[in-house]
Amino acid sequence: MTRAELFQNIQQKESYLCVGLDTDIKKIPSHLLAAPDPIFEFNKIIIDATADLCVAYKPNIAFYEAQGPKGWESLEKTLAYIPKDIFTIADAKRGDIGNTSELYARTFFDYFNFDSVTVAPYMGADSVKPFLIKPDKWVILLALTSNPGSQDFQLISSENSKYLFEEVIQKSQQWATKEQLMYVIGATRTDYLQRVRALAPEHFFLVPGVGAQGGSLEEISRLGMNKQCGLLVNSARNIIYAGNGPDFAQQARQEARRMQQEMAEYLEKYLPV
Ligand SMILES: O=C(O)c1cc(=O)[nH]c(=O)n1[C@@H]1O[C@H](COP(=O)(O)O)[C@@H](O)[C@H]1O
Repeated sequence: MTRAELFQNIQQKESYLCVGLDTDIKKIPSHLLAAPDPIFEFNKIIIDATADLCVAYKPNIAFYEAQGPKGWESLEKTLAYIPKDIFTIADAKRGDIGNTSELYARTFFDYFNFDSVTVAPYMGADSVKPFLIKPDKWVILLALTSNPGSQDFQLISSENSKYLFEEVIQKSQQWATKEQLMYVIGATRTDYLQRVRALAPEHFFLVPGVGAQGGSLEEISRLGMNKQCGLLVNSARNIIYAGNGPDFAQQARQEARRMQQEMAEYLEKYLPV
């Protein structure tokens, strides 16, 4: 999917919501456990309940890997079930020496046919470039993450008083254009968002950390939106586990709808003209 297509979907749906499919077998409603593939069954119901309200789905690969071979099957079926006009993110946070990254790229782009994959930048150019070989596939590079530990390395500043995350954003723009590269900026880090936007004015950002981690959707939208919106705001637990009884799908839809309606308001208010 191109950046223009993504923006078109955002405008049509008045939404920049990414639903996180962090599907934990221990948290899904008990009545689904009798299904042959409970994780897929849960995802299918969540996708049916939210597909008209979001522009992206982000399965977190850890939740599938933890189930062994069955988990990979659930992931494959989930991917095939997601409507083709919705952007898909493999949240795998990979990156290794070149020949290994090439295989990770093959897994997520060729085998699963994801649109994008999250990548850790810290092994440098040769670990990221193998993910950039197809023009329609995206790398979403970790820049400033939402977790408290992001201050251990990402917020260390060098002699020229640049933070490590700023070095990541500047340097990586030599490796790919805004048509193939996004950055992860945690929703809990809005105090740095304007600084990040100044470094990458036209890029899309994947912003996780609203809801369960406490980030503010309005602050992200006010400080981070660019002319193509430039934001995919992820919420996982708050949507997919909004309820865990027989009406869990309606509850998930209600939470996704609440976020979409807020987003429609912020697109009206903050999208630069
Ligand atoms: O790359 C990510 O998606 C990610 C980066 C980050 O800085 N913080 C972060 O929470 N995430 C992911 O975003 C999701 C957040 O889930 P909730 O807190 O349940 O909405 C999880 O899948 C995390 O792994």
